[in-house]
Amino acid sequence: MTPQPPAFELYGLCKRFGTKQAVDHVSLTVPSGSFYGLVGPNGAGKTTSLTMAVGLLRPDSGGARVFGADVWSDPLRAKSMIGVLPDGMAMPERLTGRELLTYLAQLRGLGPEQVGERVDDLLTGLGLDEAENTLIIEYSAGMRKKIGLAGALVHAPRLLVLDEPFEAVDPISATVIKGILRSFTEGGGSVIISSHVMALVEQICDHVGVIARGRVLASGTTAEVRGGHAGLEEAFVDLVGAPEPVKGFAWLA
Ligand SMILES: Nc1ncnc2c1ncn2[C@@H]1O[C@H](COP(=O)(O)OP(=O)(O)OP(=O)(O)O)[C@@H](O)[C@H]1O
Repeated sequence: MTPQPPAFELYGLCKRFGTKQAVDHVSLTVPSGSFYGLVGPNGAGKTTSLTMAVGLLRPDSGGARVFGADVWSDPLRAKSMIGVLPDGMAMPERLTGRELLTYLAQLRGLGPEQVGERVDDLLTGLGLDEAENTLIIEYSAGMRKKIGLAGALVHAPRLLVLDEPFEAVDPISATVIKGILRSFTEGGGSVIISSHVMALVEQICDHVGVIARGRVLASGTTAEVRGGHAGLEEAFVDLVGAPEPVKGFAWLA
């Protein structure tokens, strides 16, 4: 029997902006059926790596495969299998939430019945039904995250790539989103999220990659990356380095 390829493989990804090497040979493997957390400090290269890996930003070198399909040389096959929640991506602000989801579902080639059923389910499930006729421009940051997540789910992808899905989301909605993602992985789906929140990653992810200054410092199961530390946060600080104590704010006291 041929072994199943990983859900997502990032291989040798590099990106330089001017003199800044934002991503430096990033390679990660997201096993099929896993819930993977990509963590790292601000500016570590998480968004740049994920944006290249889903085919939205061309890497200087390296690439990514989705269930064996190369994102850059076989984009139609690769992209049909992924749902993406990009960070800070522009949205069609003059569409309502329902119009946006309907449009995305139609772009993915779904028929009218499927479109209606899935758009209804997603709007209700994510608590956006009352705002379904509100323009996106009027959505709060958390509502934008939720409609973005709904758009990533609408074609029932095999892999979800979610950049900071819990940022700006209230605790009730976060619980709903966690539940949706858990049932997605229980049904065989694979997820990669980026996050700064170690407690959340430790709670929901079975695999973790730690990235800093554009490089992968550790990757593996959450238990492997935690190692002998009390928690993931301690392992993270140990890997990335504790910050210097803050000095020079005497005027603030
Ligand atoms: N379009 C761009 N032009 C120039 N520099 C960029 C660009 N995008 C990212 N960078 C730089 O690349 C580095 C990595 O940024 P990136 O957004 O990937 O980090 P991140 O880990 O997602 O950070 P955060 O957790 O703060 O969102 C940073 O130093 C950032 O300033």
